[in-house]
Amino acid sequence: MTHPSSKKVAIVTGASSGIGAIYADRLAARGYDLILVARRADRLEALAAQVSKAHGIKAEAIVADLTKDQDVARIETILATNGDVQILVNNAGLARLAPAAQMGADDVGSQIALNITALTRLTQAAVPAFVARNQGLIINIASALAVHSLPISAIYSGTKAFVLQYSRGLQQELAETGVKVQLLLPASTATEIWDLSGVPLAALNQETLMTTEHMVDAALAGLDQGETITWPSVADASLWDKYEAARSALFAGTQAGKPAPRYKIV
Ligand SMILES: NC(=O)C1=CN([C@@H]2O[C@H](COP(=O)(O)OP(=O)(O)OC[C@H]3O[C@@H](n4cnc5c(N)ncnc54)[C@H](OP(=O)(O)O)[C@@H]3O)[C@@H](O)[C@H]2O)C=CC1
Ligand SMILES: CC(=O)[C@H](N)C(=O)O
Repeated sequence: MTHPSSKKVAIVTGASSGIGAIYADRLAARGYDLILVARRADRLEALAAQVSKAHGIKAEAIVADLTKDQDVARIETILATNGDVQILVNNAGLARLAPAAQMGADDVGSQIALNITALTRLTQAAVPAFVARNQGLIINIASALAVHSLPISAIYSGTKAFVLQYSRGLQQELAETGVKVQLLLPASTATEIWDLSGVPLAALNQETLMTTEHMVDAALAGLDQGETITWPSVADASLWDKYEAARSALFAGTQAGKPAPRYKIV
């Protein structure tokens, strides 16, 4: 095992707006140097300058399109080789909300490439490096839509369901190590993602919308309380326990080795 570094670096993908920009600010406030990743250089550089000044940390902007193989590879290399990286926030994501049958291949492919492939590749690059140091945190941002599909969210919900199951499996694999995976499942949060998705932010019930600051602060409070699964807007935490109990009972029910009696197959 290599020794943990005294320098603390966090990589935040999708830091140029919304939830990622607030993560950058909050992690800088906790003393982390930052590597900020997204496509919009101007936004990233302005944020890097602002958080460096506000919190006295170092922040580097890396312009990358995480739907592109070579750009993901550049961030994978940093994760695999920079021994100071302690946190990966897999936040970059996009939504295209429309019936799947009417969605073009580009919109299907870009959601899968960013929400699933990039998140998975970056996590897979981080895990061996973190395990070697027996230290590290991966924050995977799914969505409440990971457990709920709408007629316009089949692809987006599917990508977030992947993040849920992938993160749950990893948590079990890493349980005996010092590496932690926090799975975050926010509900509607007021960001640019909505106007880009085809469902304008203004069309949502404003009472169901959380601010980015509240969302990230709740997620970090959950992390500080030792949560591995955080539902920032869910007041009754026992709902997840009940969901898990039902899911586990359903899975146990599949292990019968014969057709269910209701099918009357002898
Ligand atoms: N807002 C909400 O209601 C909810 C959001 N989420 C999830 O939260 C995460 C953050 O989204 P949110 O802050 O809302 O949305 P934003 O649209 O504000 O932020 C998305 C971020 O991802 C970046 N991004 C988009 N495409 C790419 C790309 N090809 N390569 C690299 N970066 C990219 C954007 O930067 P740039 O365009 O500069 O590349 C931006 O920084 C997403 O994973 C989303 O699914 C989950 C539940 C609810
Ligand atoms: C645009 C959305 O659907 C939102 N990101 C969510 O996950 O709820």
